[in-house]
Amino acid sequence: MDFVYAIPMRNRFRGITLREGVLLRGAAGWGEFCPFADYSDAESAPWLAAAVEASEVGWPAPVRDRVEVNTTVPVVAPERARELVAASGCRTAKVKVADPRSSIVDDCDRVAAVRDALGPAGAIRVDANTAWDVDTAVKAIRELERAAGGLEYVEQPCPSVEELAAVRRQVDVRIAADESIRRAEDPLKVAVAGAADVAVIKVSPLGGVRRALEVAEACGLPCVVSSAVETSVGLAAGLALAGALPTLDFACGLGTRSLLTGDVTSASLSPVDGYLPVLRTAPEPDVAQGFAADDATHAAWLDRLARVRAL
Ligand SMILES: O=C(O)CCC(=O)c1ccccc1C(=O)O
Ligand SMILES: [Mg+2]
Repeated sequence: MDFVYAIPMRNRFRGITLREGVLLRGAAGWGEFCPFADYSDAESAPWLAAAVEASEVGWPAPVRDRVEVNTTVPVVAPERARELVAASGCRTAKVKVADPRSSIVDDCDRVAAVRDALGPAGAIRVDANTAWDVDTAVKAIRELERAAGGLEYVEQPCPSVEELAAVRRQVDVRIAADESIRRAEDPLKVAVAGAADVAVIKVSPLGGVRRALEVAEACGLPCVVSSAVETSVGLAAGLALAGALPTLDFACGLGTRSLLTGDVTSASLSPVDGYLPVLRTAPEPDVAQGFAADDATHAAWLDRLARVRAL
């Protein structure tokens, strides 16, 4: 049984205003297949492997029963950023920066507002999603660090591993690798250890919880598990990964439920006091009907699913 959903985003995120995907039901429970619209069938194959693992096989046993998470702040005005962070209950915030619609001055104003909401004990990380060249990154990171009153890390300031290494030599703040790992030719072989201090790992693009655990071990860095803005069905898989990692030193990017205007489960994975529970299986999609995609979207997703299954 497959269910195709379409859920509006609360704010535009990664250029997306509507999140879509398919929920798959199998012998082990529910899985979620939701590669972004611009992903090819080949790049969507690991996303299907992750959904099949969740629905047919299940996840490895966890070593912890809850996970601290960051709240994720999209490119919004400072006042809105302050509200989002204050409402989240999280001690750590990840702020999107370097968006084409946002100048460095806007980014500094946004992180300053986030600091105001978090207080001095909170942690702020920023994500540039590969936007800068090395010199721009070094300059921007210094300005953002000052505006934020300290940064925990900067996620993927530049596109390549070599550029990450060059930036890392010139700034004091930690560098985290995200796209360098999840969009690598072979995520098991990418040598990020000298170029980054933290690895961001995601269940769906890495092909499931077990595959992501292998990538975590191979990269030899402390890991942060992040979502791909899934419903609570997909978030549960991220929590299974965060729950199974041998060590977890940083808050994870799994507090993304609030980026969506709704969910497919009434047991929604929204952080409470900055934590999410590690579940053995995904919550039941008991309110999915409210977000049923229209017929054309439904057909397009079942087509995509069939094409990726046939690879
Ligand atoms: O890490 C988080 O806080 C949320 C997840 C997130 O930012 C994200 C979500 C979808 C696609 C890309 C990214 C990203 O980290 O770049
Ligand atoms: Mg990122």
